[in-house]
Amino acid sequence: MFASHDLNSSPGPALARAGAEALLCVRGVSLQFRGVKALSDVSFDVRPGEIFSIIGPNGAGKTSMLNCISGRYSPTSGSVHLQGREITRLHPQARARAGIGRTFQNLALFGHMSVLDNILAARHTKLRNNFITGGLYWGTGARVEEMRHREAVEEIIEFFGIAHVRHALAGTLSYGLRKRVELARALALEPIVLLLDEPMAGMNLEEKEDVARYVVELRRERGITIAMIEHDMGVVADVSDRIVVLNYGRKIAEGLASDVLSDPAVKTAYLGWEAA
Ligand SMILES: Nc1ncnc2c1ncn2[C@@H]1O[C@H](COP(=O)(O)OP(=O)(O)OP(=O)(O)O)[C@@H](O)[C@H]1O
Repeated sequence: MFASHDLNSSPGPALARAGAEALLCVRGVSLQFRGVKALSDVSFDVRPGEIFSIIGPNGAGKTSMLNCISGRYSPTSGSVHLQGREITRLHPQARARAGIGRTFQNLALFGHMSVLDNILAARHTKLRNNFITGGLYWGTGARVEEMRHREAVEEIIEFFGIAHVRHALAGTLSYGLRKRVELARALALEPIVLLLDEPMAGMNLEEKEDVARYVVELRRERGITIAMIEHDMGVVADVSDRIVVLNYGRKIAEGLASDVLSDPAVKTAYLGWEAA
């Protein structure tokens, strides 16, 4: 789909280093909303440093799965582990501190705040000198920490090429730029795993290429593991290492992107693609 098909040519340092052990481990996750079974006994592993895609038709349970990982929902049964630590029942903030970062299907920036303040606000959850401890901690330590955070934010702004809009109100930016700021904000929390919910939805080809490149660079340059929902199969094929396919809340396939995407059953029955 993209002009450049070598987006995924380098597996990145973390994947090369880590071998095949799981970083994020989803086991037997089910989720029920009254009468609706959104997820039924879904298990998969996301390995260190990989770009992992969750795909499937509308209503398959993809966002529900991301929400069970990020803590927005608690699974009815099953478990989620990050680096061997169970996080199934932790609140979203505690999961963010544990290393789960995420972006949303619909933009969730503070439109009336500047780009810089949006990113700093996210970073704030990492600050030790919050309102409660501030009185005890205020002084040289707090100033040094504040400087460290500002440096980290500047580096992120540089990484995403958004320095020219740093003081612009987020709500005034183009959709593509706002998506980049959203990624920057998620990165400010220094996640171990970044969950992306349709990061390229509503974008034209050029904007999609742009975001896809940042996703690949996040992994390659920062060693961040990515788990994302994406509907555009061209993007999925270009950037993913491995894929899980959901349908009616059940896992119907998991494996290397090339294998899963060429599986005739997946193509015909679940993605509406023409069989090979
Ligand atoms: N908060 C909720 N309350 C009730 N039912 C829900 C809720 N969230 C999701 N569902 C249902 O759970 C099922 C899975 O929905 P989910 O949004 O996870 O699918 P999806 O694969 O992300 O779909 P899409 O690609 O359209 O975003 C659907 O039948 C949906 O209607």
